Amino acid sequence: MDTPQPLYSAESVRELDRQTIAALEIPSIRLMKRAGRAAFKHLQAQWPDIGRIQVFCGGGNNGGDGYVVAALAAQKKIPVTVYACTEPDKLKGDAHEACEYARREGVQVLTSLAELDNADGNTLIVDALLGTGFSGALRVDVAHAVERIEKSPGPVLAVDIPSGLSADMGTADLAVHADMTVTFIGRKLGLYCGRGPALCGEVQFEDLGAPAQAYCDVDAAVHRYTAEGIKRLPVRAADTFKNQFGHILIVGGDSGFGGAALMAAQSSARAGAGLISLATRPEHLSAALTRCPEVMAHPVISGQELEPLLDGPSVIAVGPGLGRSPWSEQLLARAGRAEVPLVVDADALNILSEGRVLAGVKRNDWVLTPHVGEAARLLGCDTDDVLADPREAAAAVQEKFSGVVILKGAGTLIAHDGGVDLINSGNPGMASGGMGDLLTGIVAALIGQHLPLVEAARLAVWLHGEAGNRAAEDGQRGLLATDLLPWIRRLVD
Ligand SMILES: NC(=O)C1=CN([C@@H]2O[C@H](COP(=O)(O)OP(=O)(O)OC[C@H]3O[C@@H](n4cnc5c(N)ncnc54)[C@H](O)[C@@H]3O)[C@@H](O)[C@H]2O)[C@H](O)CC1
Ligand SMILES: [K+]
Repeated sequence: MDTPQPLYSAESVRELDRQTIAALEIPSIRLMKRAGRAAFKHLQAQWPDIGRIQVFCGGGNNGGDGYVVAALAAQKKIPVTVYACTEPDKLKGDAHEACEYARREGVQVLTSLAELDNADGNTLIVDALLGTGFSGALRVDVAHAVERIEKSPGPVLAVDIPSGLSADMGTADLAVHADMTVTFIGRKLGLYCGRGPALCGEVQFEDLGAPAQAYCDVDAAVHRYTAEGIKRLPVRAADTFKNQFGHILIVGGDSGFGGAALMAAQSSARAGAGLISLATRPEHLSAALTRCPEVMAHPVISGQELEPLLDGPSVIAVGPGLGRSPWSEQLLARAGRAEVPLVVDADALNILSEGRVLAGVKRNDWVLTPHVGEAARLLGCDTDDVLADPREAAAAVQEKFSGVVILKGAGTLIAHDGGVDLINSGNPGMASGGMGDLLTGIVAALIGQHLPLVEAARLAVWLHGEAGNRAAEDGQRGLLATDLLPWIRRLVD
């Protein structure tokens, strides 16, 4: 099983950099040359027949890496030109030395975009404008260089991180879209969350010989789980019976939202739960029986009627289509006090954020599954604040409510007492109604099958996203939540 990949902040990567140079007792220029060689190795492997290369170099060490790449290309007789966004004579330290190295190898260094030939489809662009030293809004000169790269029809390789992308948050306004990103020494958190996955293309990691001790000494911001690193359900023994696989109660489906609750029930069933009950408005019963006869549907018109249904289930998921009415609040108030693990989603989170129901309640045995807007309401902040630092937001919700928090996004974060995990999952086709309800049902089903909450959360996020990817093979537009159900079943084993 793969071990989770540590993801670092820009500052932590700089510390790794410092510790590597100290431990290896090498001058920093040697590390820069290792970076350049690593980037060039991937460039040659990915584009062995490229016609020519244009390297866009910034004024710092990211630019320095770019000059090393240019020198290596010249040595291999690949036509290469550098566009220097910062005048070479203004470069300092290693970057200056790398520029001189490139010039000694005969590389042409231009300082005006107007002098640079227009790239064609057989021109590879190397983006070495900005790396971990980028902060704030792009300066105009660099913005023009990024715009030029964005107009290039050929492939783009980003050195360390696509320029314009924040290494810490994955936020970006104008930024380079790369086909490949070669990142050094430490994987940056921003490559894997927010706009990172869309801007980076394929990420290649190179440790540049950093010693293992450096990774022990520097804390990771997040641990990224890939499919190979996520614990799966155990193989089922022959002599089993349905009660061993959990009895899930889904509570939700206010008037007009019956489908959400039913989809949560269906995804629980497809994720292997033994028994599924559904507590919902009476008007949804016939649909439930017709569409999913395996689900035991119960009409509830008040919290009082919900009470007797809370005893049997081993896991309760409250929120899909729950709505914000007094009925909704009564159901959450009762379900929230049940003494079995809970999954709390959608409007149940919004009711929780208003502070009237279950005020101040913290539980170790519940999983909250907010999207960015719901997380903002739970924290009493703006959505932009959550987007500005998703990791911090997920950790803050977990601090406030305990348990496990799944903050949904292109890079989904899972905050728990042991830290924050990240799982890249799904695709843009999944931005449609009902997808969150499916995830809620899967989480509940996996807890019901005796996975600890954090492992259930990791497997559910991966399973949900992978089912979405498989279902999207027929196209992302028009992807419906129920298209994922057969895939959930095929992938859960
Ligand atoms: N440990 C490693 O990962 C290694 C990293 N290397 C490379 O070094 C860069 C980091 O270099 P640094 O000089 O600290 O910063 P940058 O080159 O990323 O940027 C500084 C450069 O950018 C300008 N700048 C900053 N903000 C802006 C802005 N908003 N708009 C425009 N320009 C901006 C600033 O003025 C400087 O000129 C790392 O990414 C790697 O590529 C080592 O070479 C190998 C080990
Ligand atoms: K870059």
